Amino acid sequence: MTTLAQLKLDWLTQPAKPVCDTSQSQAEAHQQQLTKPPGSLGQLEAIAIQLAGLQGQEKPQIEQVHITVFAADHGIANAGVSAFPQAVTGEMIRNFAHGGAAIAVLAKQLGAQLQVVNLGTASELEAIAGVEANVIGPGTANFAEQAAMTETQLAQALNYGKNCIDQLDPKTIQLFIGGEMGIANTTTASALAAALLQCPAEAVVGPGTGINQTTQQHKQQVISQALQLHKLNQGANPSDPTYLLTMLRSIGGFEIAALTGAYLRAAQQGIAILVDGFIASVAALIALRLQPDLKPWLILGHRSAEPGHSKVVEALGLIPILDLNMRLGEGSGAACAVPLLKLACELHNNMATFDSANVSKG
Ligand SMILES: O=C(O)c1ccc[n+]([C@@H]2O[C@H](COP(=O)([O-])O)[C@@H](O)[C@H]2O)c1
Ligand SMILES: Cc1cc2nc[nH]c2cc1C
Repeated sequence: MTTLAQLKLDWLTQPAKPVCDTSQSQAEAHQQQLTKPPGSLGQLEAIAIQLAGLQGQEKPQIEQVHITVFAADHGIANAGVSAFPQAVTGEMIRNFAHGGAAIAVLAKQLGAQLQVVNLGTASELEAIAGVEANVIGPGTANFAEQAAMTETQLAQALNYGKNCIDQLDPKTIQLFIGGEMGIANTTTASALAAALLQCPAEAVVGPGTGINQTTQQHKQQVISQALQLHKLNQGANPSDPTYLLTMLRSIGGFEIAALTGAYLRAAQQGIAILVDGFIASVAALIALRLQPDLKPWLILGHRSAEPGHSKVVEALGLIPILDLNMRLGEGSGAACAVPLLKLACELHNNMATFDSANVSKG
């Protein structure tokens, strides 16, 4: 494989920004002073403490949230693995831009910035205001037959994700949510999950947009055969950067690679990351394998109903904030968790202490 430098990817394995241990310890001590039995706010306490470390201040805040939805088509859609036609990817890009998609409604409610990126669709779309069109090409190739991407396309996708983060000001944006949209991308994500976890396809395959049992069995077979074709399920070391990049090129998707690049860059720039569902979590796991010190920068918004997600969550070692049986993607599950992050900060910053409220300690 070409070197990272030749592909302008040397930034990929740079370390994440170090977490501020002092602010984190101060926040931990502050939590002990608040008028509640220690630990009684559960995960909300842990979130506030984590954010304090990431923001380098004892009292963290979540005010400015940036959401980028990366959309792309997948050649594997031609294998008949989705309940919906490929044209939906392009149609939904229009819907994102026009404010009708779930993530657009959620972003508006949260007062979050929403950026929509069309990395490449098979269908021809008219120019859509605010959406950069077909950045890389008309979707990936069918990975049941050949590598999904060329090396150049992989580098373009990873670098596009990085560039999206580089456009943000880490002093004003406190949280990044990466969303995705792409018909058949649960097949792509399941194949990647099987290669990452070195497990059989059946352990991580699911209904995606809602296929029946028969189609799901076909989907599983398509994935198993592709893993064999690309030699990805044969005792490889799934933490080796060359293996990870080869895997991503062979069976990945443009939006998943862009998410991987965006997550790695966000942690390098010091922006906390709220991860969405199955597809986004697979991208996060690839990023984490490439750069283990990404870990403290990751917060998991929710557990998706897509069955493979739980396996990926376990490998990430993260606790999902919400478990609402959602399986939409787009960044929607993460967006729904944002109010809880805000509440965690408000409680941490505004509750009285035992001393200030004259409440007796235990
Ligand atoms: O995020 C999830 O957990 C999730 C679970 C199932 C489906 N999706 C979305 O559904 C699309 C992929 O489904 P499919 O059946 O076409 O592979 C894609 O646009 C994803 O955003 C997303
Ligand atoms: C309508 C629709 C919207 C979506 N959003 C994310 N994935 C999607 C899949 C479909 C089919």
